[in-house]
Amino acid sequence: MDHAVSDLDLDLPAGAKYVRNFLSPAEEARLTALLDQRAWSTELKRRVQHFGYRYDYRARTVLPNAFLGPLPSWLSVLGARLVGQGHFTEVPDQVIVNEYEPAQGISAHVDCIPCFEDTIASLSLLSPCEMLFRNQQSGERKSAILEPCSVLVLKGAARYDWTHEIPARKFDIVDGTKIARRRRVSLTFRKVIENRPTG
Ligand SMILES: O=C(O)CCC(=O)C(=O)O
Ligand SMILES: [Fe+2]
Repeated sequence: MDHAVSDLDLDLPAGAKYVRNFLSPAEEARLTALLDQRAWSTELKRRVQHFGYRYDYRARTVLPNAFLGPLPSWLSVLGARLVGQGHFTEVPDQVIVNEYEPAQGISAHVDCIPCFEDTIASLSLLSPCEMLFRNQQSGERKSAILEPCSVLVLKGAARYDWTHEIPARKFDIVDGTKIARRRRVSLTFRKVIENRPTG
């Protein structure tokens, strides 16, 4: 039963929202195929693709010359769906695709505050995995299993006061059961702040 667990049962920080079945399995397969037709960047341990604006990992910012062009239509329709469902007020114009093989993760971070507007939305493909949240003041921890085809929206406190991370593991514990990770691909949608500091 897809909707058996309500959001109230999820251990998410305030300002986070979990949306199941944002994509159909057919859309998931099509999106994965489109991404795999394109070149993956190997500048990090995990492979990535950038759309809209390139994020500079060394400078940890979106540099002034980073514009790559508008999002391709197959991504902008998903941006429009996020707006249509009320998650974004402005159409997202930047997407980072991350690929995680089993035992790959992403370390604890807050997405660049001067680069991106309030809302961050991560769409998951292919494999479930656990995302961990840590409150930067109190150290409190929360976590959620992100399922394929779901979207996690971070705003407000979840966006600014908590770090998020994906532990680099081969297995997650889901409802007491050890589940092997498979290849996971995520697409994170953001809106770049206009007139952002160039520093
Ligand atoms: O893979 C994810 O769901 C999260 C990715 C992420 O946190 C990021 O790109 O900033
Ligand atoms: Fe992030």
